[in-house]
Order: sequence, then C-alpha cells, then structure tokens
Amino acid sequence: METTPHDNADVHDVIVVGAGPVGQTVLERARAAGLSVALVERELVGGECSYWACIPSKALLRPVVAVADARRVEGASAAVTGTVDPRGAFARRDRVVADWNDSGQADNMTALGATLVRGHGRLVGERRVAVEGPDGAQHMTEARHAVVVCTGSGAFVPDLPGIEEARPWNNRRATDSEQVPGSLVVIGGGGVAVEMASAWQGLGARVTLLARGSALLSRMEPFVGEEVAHGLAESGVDVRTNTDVVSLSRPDPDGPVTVRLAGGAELEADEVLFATGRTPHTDDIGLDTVGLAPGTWLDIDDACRVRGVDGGWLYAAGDVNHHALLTHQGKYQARIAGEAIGALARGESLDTAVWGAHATTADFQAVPQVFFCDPEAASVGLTAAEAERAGHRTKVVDVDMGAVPGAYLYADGYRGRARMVVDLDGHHLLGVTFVGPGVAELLHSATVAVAGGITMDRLWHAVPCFPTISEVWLHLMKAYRD
Ligand SMILES: Cc1cc2nc3c(=O)[nH]c(=O)nc-3n(C[C@H](O)[C@H](O)[C@H](O)COP(=O)(O)OP(=O)(O)OC[C@H]3O[C@@H](n4cnc5c(N)ncnc54)[C@H](O)[C@@H]3O)c2cc1C
Ligand SMILES: NC(=O)c1ccc[n+]([C@@H]2O[C@H](COP(=O)([O-])OP(=O)(O)OC[C@H]3O[C@@H](n4cnc5c(N)ncnc54)[C@H](O)[C@@H]3O)[C@@H](O)[C@H]2O)c1
Repeated sequence: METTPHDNADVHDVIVVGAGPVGQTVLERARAAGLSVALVERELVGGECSYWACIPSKALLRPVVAVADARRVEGASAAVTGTVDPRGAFARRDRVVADWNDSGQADNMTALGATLVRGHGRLVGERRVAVEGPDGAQHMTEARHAVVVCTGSGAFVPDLPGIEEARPWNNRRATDSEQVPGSLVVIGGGGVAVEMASAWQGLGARVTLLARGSALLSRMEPFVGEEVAHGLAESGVDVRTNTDVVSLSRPDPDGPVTVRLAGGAELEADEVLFATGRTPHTDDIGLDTVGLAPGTWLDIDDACRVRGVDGGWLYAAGDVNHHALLTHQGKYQARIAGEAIGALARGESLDTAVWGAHATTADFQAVPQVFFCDPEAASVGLTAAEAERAGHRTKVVDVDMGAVPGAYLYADGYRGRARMVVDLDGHHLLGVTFVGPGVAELLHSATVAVAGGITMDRLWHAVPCFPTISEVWLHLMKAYRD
C-alpha cells in the first residue's frame, strides 16, 4: 500500500464501503482479479444478513417448520408430543450468528488479503473515502480504480403518532430477541411480516398480522398470498388484510402497547413489529460530495456503476441499488461489479450485452426468491401479470401439487400450487412459482430453466425423479402440451 503525499491517504485499487455479504463478495472478486482492496465496516463484518436478517430469521423458522412438517406425516406426528422449545431455538440461532461476534468473518476477509478498516465511511469527492473510526479519528483512503458502495438498508418504520412511545420491534428485535412475547402484532404483508409471523407464532406468541393491502406477498402470483394466509391462519395467526394502523401508545413503559386501526378499533399486545419495508443506508455517506442526493437508492447501469457520476469509478451493489433486496441477488451484482472493475483495471472493455459477463441481466429477467414461512413460497422471473404488462404473448399453466406423488408422500393432505408462465413466441419460460411445504429446494431448477432460456421442447426431456416433489414439472409440462 502507498500513501498520497498531500494528506497521507492510504491508496488501494478498490475501496468497498460496507462488509455485508455483498461487500464481502465484491472484495473476493476484486482480489481474484489481483487488485488490492480496503473494506470499510462500521458495525459487524457480515452485515444485516448475518446477524439480524436472513440467517437468524431462518434459524428461528427452521424448528417451527420442522415440527409442522412432522405433524403432517401420520406415524411421525405421534412423536411430536410438545411444542417448539424456544430456548433451544434461541440457542441454535445464537450459534449460527456466532453470538453477534464477527471475528470469524473479519478473519476470513483479512485472509483474502483485504485491509479491514473499522469505522463509518463517507465519500469525499472523487475516489476518496474518509473513515471515522470508533474513537472519532478520521482516516483518509483513496482508490486507484473504484469505490463500491455496499452499505445496505435499514428498517423503514412509518412516522405514526405514538411510534416512539410504543418502542416497536423492527427486523433487529424480531431476530435477536431472547424472549417470546405473550402476544405480538406484526404490521406489514411482505416477506419479513409473513416469515416473522410464522416464526413467533410457532415459538409460542399469539400473533396478529395486520396488512394494509388486500393480499400478502403481493409481488408474487396472487395464489401465493392466499396459500400463505391460509397456512398462517391454520397455525393460529390472526391474519387481517385491508387494515390500516393509524396510531400507537404505550403509556406504561413496562405495559402493553395499544395499536389503533382506521375505523376506531384497538388491539393490545406485548410487542408490535413493524415489517414495513426498508430505507437505504445512503443518508450519511457523502453522496453530496459527488453530486448525488443523500438518502436516495442509488441508480446503477448494467455493470453496477452509479449513474450521474463522471468517470465511472463509483459502483453500488446490494440493497442500496434497490434492484432486488435479496442477499443472493446482491452477491450476483457484486460478482458482476468485481469482474467489471477487474476488466477495466486490465484495460479491457466491458461485455454489457444481455447475459454478458458485465451485465446484471438476471436482475431483470430471473430473480429467484424464497420465503421460508409455512407453507414455503418460491418464485423466479415474471408473474403472469408482469409478463402481460411487459407485452409478452403467454400461456399460463397451473397445477395442484397435491396430486404429485412426491408431494402426497411428503405430507398427508399436501396443499400446494404451481404455475409456469410460458412465452409463446420464444417457447421458453418467463416465470415459475411454487407454494407448498418443501418447495424451497425446487426453485433452482426453475431458475436454471428461466435464466437458461431452455425451450419447452427441450424441457420435455428433463426427467424429474419419481417420486420427488420435482415431478410437479412433469405435471406442468403435460398440462402445457395437452
Ligand atoms: C428479516 C429479514 C430477513 C431476510 N431474509 C432474507 C433471506 O432469507 N434471503 C435473502 O436473500 N435475503 C433476505 N433478506 C434481505 C437481505 O438481508 C438483504 O438483501 C442483504 O442483507 C443485503 O446485503 P448488503 O450487503 O447489501 O447489505 P447489509 O447486509 O445491510 O450490509 C451492509 C453493511 O454495510 C455497513 N455499513 C452501512 N453504512 C456504512 C458506512 N457508512 N460505513 C461503513 N459501513 C457501513 C453495515 O453496517 C452493514 O454491515 C432479509 C431481510 C430481512 C430484513
Ligand atoms: N426470504 C427472503 O428472501 C426474505 C425474507 C424477508 C425479507 N426479504 C427482503 O427484505 C426486504 C424487506 O422486506 P419487508 O417485508 O420489510 O418489505 P416489503 O417491501 O416486502 O413489504 C413491506 C410491507 O409493508 C407494507 N407497508 C409499507 N408501508 C406501510 C405502512 N406505512 N403501514 C402499513 N403497512 C405498510 C407494504 O404494503 C408491504 O406489505 C424485501 O425486499 C424482501 O424481499 C427477503
């Protein structure tokens, strides 16, 4: 590493701000391209995903879904004699988040050859990042080639009357809590709401879910929200759609919270969780010093370069660009960005053609998503409505998964649905959706088919094993051809 003569800034090829899964992946690809990298992190190496989102939420859901699965199998159900043990679930959760200690992940980053700089990073003009350390000291860094913003997102909580007094949970308390509240009101109808309602009901809370829209998981096919609402209700969750929260209060700090609804009704609960979306971590990262508006999602081109910044040195990957707020999709963008930075550093030009090495094409055509509630919901690509809006001529094929032998062997009275959306001009899949127990691991087959543009004639030759749930593909293909 060298330093600039005028202000002793440390010079690296690449500076990555934010060491969540996305920043870590940029680092890995940049190192693979032979570039030196500084990784700036203000909190925990591993980000929201490792400590307060994907990992702990799935750790809390797994025992709940495992017990629900066993209860659906005659013979096995007799072995389920009690409820989920929250202490065991919390202990397992604590283990998988390494007790919120990031030394293992930090060591992995330095083992890759990165310089880890602890502190809050802010852009200071072109290719420069000032890092304010935990002790308040400023450390200046400068990049030869690129700065990559991977600062992620935080919970968005609406500014309702009484919100502060109510001390609501957000995704952090919903994933790191050590106690099961007697009752919990969950506000929202997206992924965090349905997963956390599933988890906390299974852990023993009485959960009420309040969604302001008419459906849950409204970005997926409409039948998904219906099936998930049915599953939540079966597990005991009180699901209410078309319900607007107007104010909250908790007059006694140790007492219950009151949630007031439009129309005048009130609900009382031990805790209230806002699962109402995300806000980008861009309000205090020096965007104004490079001509961008603080607090906004960062608009990027195909290779993840931030639009509106001259010179193409500023990149943004992960939640912060708002393409798809998912770890795997952010890591995909990170791989593309890392490869692009490496190619440009070698003096090569970029391949930003559709599905090219430096284009995030999958962000637009093949984003896979799984919600790990009970039942699981999984989709990739376009819904039927999205395909129609985009002007495709389509055939939509639906099947009842309960008729698939692998499914009815998996669970008695298996309840699930699948849909594929076929492009009638290209004869390939635009989107696939599954909802039902155990469908999460089916999804990658659909992702390969959608991203690969595999024709329906060739897909007819992809034989799913008997009797797996994957035979749903055969049912879909037969329904399509017949
Ligand atoms: C409850 C919940 C469950 C989820 N489950 C899933 C799931 O199962 N699967 C999935 O794919 N996605 C899931 N997501 C979404 C997933 O968590 C995000 O898409 C993912 O964390 C994005 O990764 P990231 O690296 O962009 O950001 P983050 O994980 O948010 O990491 C950003 C990092 O940047 C650091 N940082 C921020 N600002 C600065 C600064 N100025 N200087 C230095 N460091 C900074 C932060 O401290 C943080 O460590 C879930 C989200 C939630 C809320
Ligand atoms: N398994 C997974 O992959 C997984 C799990 C959870 C979350 N995530 C991702 O994390 C991101 C955040 O999830 P999320 O569920 O918080 O956001 P979301 O955007 O998916 O859903 C937000 C919900 O809150 C509602 N809402 C928004 N403002 C509101 C208000 N003022 N009052 C009442 N309701 C309001 C919306 O109508 C919507 O139902 C999503 O992009 C999601 O994909 C992924």
